Amino acid sequence: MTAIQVDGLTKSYGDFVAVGGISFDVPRGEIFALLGRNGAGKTTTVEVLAGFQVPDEGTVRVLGLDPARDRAKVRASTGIMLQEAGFFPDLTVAQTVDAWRDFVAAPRPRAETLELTGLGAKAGTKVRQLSGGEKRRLDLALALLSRPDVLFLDEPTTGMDPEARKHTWEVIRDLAGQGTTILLTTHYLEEAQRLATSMAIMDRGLIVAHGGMAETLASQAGRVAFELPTAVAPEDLPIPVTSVEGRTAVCRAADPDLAAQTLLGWAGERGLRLRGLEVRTATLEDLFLDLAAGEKNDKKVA
Ligand SMILES: Nc1ncnc2c1ncn2[C@@H]1O[C@H](COP(=O)(O)OP(=O)(O)OP(=O)(O)O)[C@@H](O)[C@H]1O
Repeated sequence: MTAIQVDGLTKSYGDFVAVGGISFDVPRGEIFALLGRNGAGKTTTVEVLAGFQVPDEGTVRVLGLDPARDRAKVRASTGIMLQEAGFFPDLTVAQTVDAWRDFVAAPRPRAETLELTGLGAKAGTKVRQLSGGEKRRLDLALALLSRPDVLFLDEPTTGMDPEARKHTWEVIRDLAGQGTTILLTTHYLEEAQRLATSMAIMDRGLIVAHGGMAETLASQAGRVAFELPTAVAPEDLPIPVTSVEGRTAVCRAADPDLAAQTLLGWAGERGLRLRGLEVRTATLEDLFLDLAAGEKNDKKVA
């Protein structure tokens, strides 16, 4: 069953079109990444889904409900973590959680919530004394209090150190494993690639790439990189070189394993060593860079 449906969503601020008619679906229990540069329209989309904003055009449904009309029902089954948390700085972590628990029917116990988000040792710490990453964890803790069926996470790991980030990824994965549907926005492409089963990339209010994470990346050119041996020019190589960065030659190829085999065979016949050889399938970062490069070329053509 579809947990989140967005169909032709448009949202403007005055004359400025922040979201220009986007559509996507998220099935139940999936992690969906909404990606894009600053100002692409991600937060606006999340705010409409959470019922904070009303669409100008198009429809959105969360668990089959209209978040603007059925706000109370949608709120009861969703959790949201926005970019800017509004905490009371003089309350402790425990007091903050307790204050929020009062607003939630059948809330998760405080100790369980703090344990889940790695804040167990910080229960007595005042919010003003928390680090940026710890504040994000507290935000996540509050979003999880209602055991939501749908979770909106707007840049959930910003400011977290690598260990805290990995811990949060585990929490997110576990929640999805238990059936929670998660819509995630992030600027950490590795995070999106690791967590999400499907994604959409937005640019200036429009979706410019959309699909299953594995399928989308598999359809992109992979990458073979190596140090160009001395006295070898890029045009001598048996596969086309996409770019040369310093002495590193980069070849983008639909089948990077095959390209590497061709290259190694060629080098072997000539007794050449290919130092620093790196062969990999496409990453989300490659996809982003390709989209940006495509845009630059379009501008040149126009
Ligand atoms: N209340 C508002 N009034 C006017 N313009 C707004 C308002 N909120 C957002 N915008 C503009 O709409 C555009 C989309 O903003 P939005 O916050 O949705 O982007 P985003 O993709 O979440 O960006 P970021 O990655 O920086 O968080 C931006 O250009 C922003 O300046």
